[in-house]
Amino acid sequence: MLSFEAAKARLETAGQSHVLQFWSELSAEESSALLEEISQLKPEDLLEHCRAAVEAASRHSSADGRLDARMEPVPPEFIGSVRKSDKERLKMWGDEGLLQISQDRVAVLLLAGGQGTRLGVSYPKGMYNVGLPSGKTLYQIQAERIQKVQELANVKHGCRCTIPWYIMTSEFTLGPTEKFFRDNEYFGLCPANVVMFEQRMIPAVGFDGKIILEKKNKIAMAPDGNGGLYRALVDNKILEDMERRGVEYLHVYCVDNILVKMADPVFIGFCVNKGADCGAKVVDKAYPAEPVGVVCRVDGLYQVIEYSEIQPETAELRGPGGELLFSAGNICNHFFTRGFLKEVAEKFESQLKQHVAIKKVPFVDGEGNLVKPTKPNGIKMEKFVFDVFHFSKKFVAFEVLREEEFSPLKNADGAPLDTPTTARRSLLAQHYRWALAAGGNFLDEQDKPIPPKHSMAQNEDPPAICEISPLVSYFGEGLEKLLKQKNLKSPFLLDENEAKNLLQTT
Ligand SMILES: CC(=O)N[C@H]1[C@@H](OP(=O)(O)OP(=O)(O)OC[C@H]2O[C@@H](n3ccc(=O)[nH]c3=O)[C@H](O)[C@@H]2O)O[C@H](CO)[C@@H](O)[C@@H]1O
Repeated sequence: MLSFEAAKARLETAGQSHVLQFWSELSAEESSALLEEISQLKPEDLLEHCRAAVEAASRHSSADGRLDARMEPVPPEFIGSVRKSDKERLKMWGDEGLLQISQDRVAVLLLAGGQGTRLGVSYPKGMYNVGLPSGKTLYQIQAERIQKVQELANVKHGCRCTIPWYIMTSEFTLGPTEKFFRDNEYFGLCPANVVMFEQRMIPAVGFDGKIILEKKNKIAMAPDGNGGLYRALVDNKILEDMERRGVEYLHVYCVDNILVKMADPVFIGFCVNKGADCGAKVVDKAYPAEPVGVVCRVDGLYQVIEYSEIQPETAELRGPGGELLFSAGNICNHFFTRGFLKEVAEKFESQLKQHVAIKKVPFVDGEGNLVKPTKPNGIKMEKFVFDVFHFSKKFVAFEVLREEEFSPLKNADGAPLDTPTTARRSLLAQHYRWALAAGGNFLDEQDKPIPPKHSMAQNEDPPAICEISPLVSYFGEGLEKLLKQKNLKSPFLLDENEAKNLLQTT
């Protein structure tokens, strides 16, 4: 471990000597934790990080860095679309995706290093249970979707394929995520195919360029953003692991979308068919201020402009038909070839833009008292996963249906949108639609028929409660043989056992 003298010299070089101001008050254990933290920071990187943070923060409040004037929408002919494509085409893409999956060429990569501050839970978001009848957490739903899509490829191609699941965590989420998976026996997946790795943490910096101390012996650190992925892939030799397994295509996604289609064969097949090295799923933005990034072009190159960085006037611009001009909402579902990821990690990572967030960061004052600031006092720097799009040689966007694919969990109940209630409702509404389409009839608790409702408003609960396990159906397939002309008593939970029972009564 670093000695006190070496740590002192390191911090002096970086202009951060104040980090040791409470040294004489620390216990042996506390001081070694601080030395350990300092040993992770290279003085030249630290100096540059603090300088860049202050500079970026001053630019943040000025209009200079804004890209609004240079933004153009993605031309419609560059967007594939579920809505505008016929059944044959969708089937062709889906078949291509399943073929790639069957040959072990597809993996999924979950970005799960975020802190879930808006949701207000102290544990990783993937462990959240939104209150479905089954009580499943987001992680369990995702694990079961992986199993099911593997099974679909196995049945179609007579193989035993694997979709490895890479999970990027951070110092905040690694321990609890690992424990949760172990305690739940990896939800039936083989542990060797669930690869967790950790992204880096970087210090929060005050407006004076000094690192913030959150305890007398602890620097306020935060994960380096979901664009920290590219460094983490190298740090943890993940690209080598992918190469060893023969993985060529990655579906990268964020943890909180309850409707996420893991390794979606249609999306994978679309991207492979177009020869893309990089792709993004988008949905039509619901309203101008919706907190989603927009996929667009800036100076002819594809890019996402994050919702926190677009001007309201730009977000509100409309086209000739009254539609939003910048309507391609990013749902944080990306496609990358392994070759593209390797190129980015080796050549472009250092060029990724640093985004600035000005935050209230709790700190210890000169007397060592913990202060919870009422005004923002700290600069956090983050890289974004989508900032690699403009290095792509062939980028594609793929528009999907919001009600089938996007319902994120961002806020605690009480907020108007993106809460546990809205996530639960979206999933149950989807499963209700699938059951109706398969020919099921719902009954209430007194065995009276519940009249079917074929169209529902977004904030409307379905008239019957129906949850379908991903182990039974991935995107609504295979339900007719189970549900056609069956009376289903609400609340109806279709898990593997119920599916067996229903088959026997056919
Ligand atoms: C930068 C980014 O992608 N922004 C997208 C993200 O916004 P949003 O602001 O919602 O992004 P979050 O903070 O939820 O992070 C997205 C994902 O990245 C992970 N994460 C975050 C920070 C970090 O250091 N490490 C890490 O792994 C989170 O755990 C989460 O799975 O989702 C929206 C859709 O829901 C999109 O419209 C936004 O364009």
